[in-house]
Amino acid sequence: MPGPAPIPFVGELCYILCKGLIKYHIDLVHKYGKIIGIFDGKTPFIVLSDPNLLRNVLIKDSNVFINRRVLEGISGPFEHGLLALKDEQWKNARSIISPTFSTAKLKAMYGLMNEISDMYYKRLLEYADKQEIFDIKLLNGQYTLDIIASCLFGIGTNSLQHANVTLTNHLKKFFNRVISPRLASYFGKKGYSMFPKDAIDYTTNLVNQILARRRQRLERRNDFIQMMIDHEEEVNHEENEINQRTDKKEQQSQQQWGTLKKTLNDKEIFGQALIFLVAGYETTSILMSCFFYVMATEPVIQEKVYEEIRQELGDDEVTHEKLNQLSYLDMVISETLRMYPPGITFDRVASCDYQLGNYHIPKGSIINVPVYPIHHDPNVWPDPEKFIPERFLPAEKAKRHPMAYLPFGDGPRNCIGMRFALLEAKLGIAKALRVVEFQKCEKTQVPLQLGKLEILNSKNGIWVRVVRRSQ
Ligand code: HEM
Repeated sequence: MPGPAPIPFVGELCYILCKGLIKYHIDLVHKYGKIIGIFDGKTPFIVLSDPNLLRNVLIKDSNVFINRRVLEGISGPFEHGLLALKDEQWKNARSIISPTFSTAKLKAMYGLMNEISDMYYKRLLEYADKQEIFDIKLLNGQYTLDIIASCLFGIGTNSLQHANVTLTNHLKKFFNRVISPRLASYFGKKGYSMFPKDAIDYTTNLVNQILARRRQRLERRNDFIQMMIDHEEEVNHEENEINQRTDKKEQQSQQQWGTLKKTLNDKEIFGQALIFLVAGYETTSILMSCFFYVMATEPVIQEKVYEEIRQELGDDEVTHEKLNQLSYLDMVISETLRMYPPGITFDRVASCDYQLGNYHIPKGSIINVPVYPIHHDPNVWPDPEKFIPERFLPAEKAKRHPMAYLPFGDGPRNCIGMRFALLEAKLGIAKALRVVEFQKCEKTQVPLQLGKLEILNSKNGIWVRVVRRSQ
């Protein structure tokens, strides 16, 4: 398999640290092609961008490639989270959690998101009135943190209004420590916790109190915690009914065979909520920030998005249904995710020996997907550095291989929060563009300078100016 010669001890890490992961992946793919063999210590590590082989790994043979590697060794509440779970435990947890992100449940959460999006656009109007330039990433971070805390943890951070600073700081500590999953994993394996005890204790207590209040029916909200409790009650109710109908012998045989868990315990619910925070807070904030960067630097596209929003929404309430009608906005968001994919890489691990195209790869090999070069391949995306939303017209999409566009991964282990993320981003964007216009300012960097981490980031923030729209 083509690839660079192994480097003893440090492997490729020194190149990644020097160049940053995006540049490292671009150089590798440019030099060696779509299937590249590297060693990570003694483990074969394959950087794969061939679309047909990717389809085999992610979809057709997904039962072989069920686990990912990145968060191995991580302990504490994170070990119960979807990102780190493996094999049957992952399948089980994913099947319990998936319904939480169904259209019906997202609609139920919409009210909570809507309240926060109102605070968001009001903050933008404050910047417009003060004529202040600002880093939109900080504001978007507050918006996505408030939404995740409210819809998934069941708690109000209100960071957009600078309330509950203690909680906001504790939640941010979790995220800041996992910005480099490789380092987190390294320290985890050595027995060190990457997560400060005070933040774990504070948030565990808080979520436990919420769980207790909900179980005693002292409060109810349309959030993830509530959905898990409702699910638990439904399962208990069903099991009681079955137990009443069947005799003892039959119950014993069902218990013997029914090994799959049907509910999550409190620790697992907390672990999932934390993973949602880690996986969903920064990624969605980056998507929105890059989107507004495009608005500020491509005024013609901004006007088209604005026109569609005015035409479809006018001054009416922004409903879930109306957001679904904004087709040009959808294309601009898709093109933003192509040019600036927040998750620039993801992995799968081979659970047995496997034939990958012409190559036999041993059990334990890691398949690494370099999303950024896939999204910027000039043979698939002509003029890849140009922002062209029309690439996502249905007829254009139909011409492309489905593996040419992977902002949320693919297959059964894809991003569970995709629709949640797109909904919160579209809601915030629609409300913002209705009232303000985004403009470049003296601190806007064109082109965007990207950071070196495993999650796409801008080096120096995304600075913009906003101006009130006249009604
Ligand atoms: C624009 C925003 C987001 C992007 C670009 C993104 C991207 C990704 C990617 C690339 C993966 C790996 C997929 C794979 O391995 O095939 C992933 C997994 C995951 N994401 Fe997201 N994500 C976003 C938002 C969210 C949100 C808001 C949540 C939670 C509410 C979330 C929760 C997760 C979880 C739990 C996984 C692991 C799924 C599993 O292993 O079963 N993500 N995401």
